[in-house]
Amino acid sequence: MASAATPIISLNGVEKSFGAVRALRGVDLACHAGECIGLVGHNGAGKSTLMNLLAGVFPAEGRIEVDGKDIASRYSVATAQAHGIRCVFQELSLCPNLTVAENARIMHASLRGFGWRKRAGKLILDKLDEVFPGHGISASDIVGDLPIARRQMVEIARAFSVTTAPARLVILDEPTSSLDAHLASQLLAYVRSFVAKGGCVVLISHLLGEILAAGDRVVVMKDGKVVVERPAADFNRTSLVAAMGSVAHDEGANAATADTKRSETEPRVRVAADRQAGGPELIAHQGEIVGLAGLGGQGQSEMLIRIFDAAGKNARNVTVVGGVALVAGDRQTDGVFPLWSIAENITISSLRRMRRGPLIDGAATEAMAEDWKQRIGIRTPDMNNPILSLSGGNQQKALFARALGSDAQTVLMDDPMRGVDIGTKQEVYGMIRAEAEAGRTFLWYTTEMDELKHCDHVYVFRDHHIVAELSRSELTEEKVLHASFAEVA
Ligand SMILES: Nc1ncnc2c1ncn2[C@@H]1O[C@H](COP(=O)(O)OP(=O)(O)OP(=O)(O)O)[C@@H](O)[C@H]1O
Repeated sequence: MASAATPIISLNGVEKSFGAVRALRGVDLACHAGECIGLVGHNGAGKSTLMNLLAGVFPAEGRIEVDGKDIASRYSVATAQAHGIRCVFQELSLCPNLTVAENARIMHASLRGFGWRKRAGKLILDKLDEVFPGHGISASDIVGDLPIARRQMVEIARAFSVTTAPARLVILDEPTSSLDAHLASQLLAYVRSFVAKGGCVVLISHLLGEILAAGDRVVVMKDGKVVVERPAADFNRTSLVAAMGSVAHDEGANAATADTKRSETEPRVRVAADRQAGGPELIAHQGEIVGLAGLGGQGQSEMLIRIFDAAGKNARNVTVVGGVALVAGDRQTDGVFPLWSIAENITISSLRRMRRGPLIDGAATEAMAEDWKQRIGIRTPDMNNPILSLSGGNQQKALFARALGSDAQTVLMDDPMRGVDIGTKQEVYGMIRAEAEAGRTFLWYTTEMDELKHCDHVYVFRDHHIVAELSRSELTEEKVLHASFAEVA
């Protein structure tokens, strides 16, 4: 019998390569009961690969011990699950055509026989109630019809739900990427209570505040190796960024706090106020960065889609001058062309510019892809590799490059920084500011308060309406939260 100090799982000298890419280069890691490990590192550092190994998805080279026994040669998803090791992947793994209850059943084969659907529904709803009180999800909802945040909540609740096998180690890969601040804090509170009862969580996040708040121990990966491993209490944000190999900047420090005078010229985007609900109209001028704030799923993404659809048309209540590009928030369903290369994914919005007679100039597309690889730091040996060979954060960078590389005058961003590492984020913030100064307009939906500080002007959404308008000098977290939660009188 393993002693209390024996790790649930430990890896020694674990290696993994994908063709020429060495994703893991000899990783040692032990996960103990009663701890939350915060795992951080730049995009492509190898975090998701390591999690896939822990979950038994890939075979690995090296030593894997579960409860003190070396089982590397027969480690698989089934072995991991039998030992209570679960994983919530960054690219969600629910079946979109099935209901919430049916998706719970997929993981719990013991739910069979008469009334299994009802029992599966109760299992997942009880867990949703525990992790995300007030979640608003029903067991009979079809997963594909749910917004991404709710899908992520179902996937998380499913990972913690228990029938026959226990949940001892739960790996959460960017679990809050689609959750707003309120849902994220509910999840982190649940993680702490799970750990306090003897569970183990590996939490991967680019939001360092989450790592410092929920982690007992921080593990930093760089280029396929663990480079730092220390108690979370030893770090603050600056030292953690430094441990990851980036230089810490105070987020928002480059953003001025004074208001810039709003231009008198015709706006680039104007959406008339909702007549029934009142509230302000949405206006974005040339060179402005306009933030869309509020809790997740309050109509911000729908507003961006409305603007996108109205471009070049005579739409009712929406005026858009010039071309528009969209950086999708749900990269899995709306952003990435999964069968195409990285280069094709980046250049697709710019092909008109690269036409030579009836053909596309191959050298020009290649040059554009290479240029963006350098500018935004896409980690790949070859831009002709399939887009899905990139880590999640690097796929997101490619979507950015597609929008910024196009000649659209307005760029719509649907919470696009999710999963992007802190060093790259800071570079992209600088890029957005420079592009705005050169005349581009940005409409930026973000669930991160720190990102709103880069905006000239912010609209807060609640229940699919704009309920507040804040200039930069008026912007505080308190005001945004107040407007996000206040009941309509
Ligand atoms: N299926 C695959 N085929 C080819 N290369 C891959 C594959 N999966 C991962 N890689 C490569 O392995 C390396 C590590 O990727 P991984 O997804 O583990 O990084 P990560 O630290 O999770 O990054 P992110 O923060 O962006 O999610 C990257 O260089 C990536 O391009």
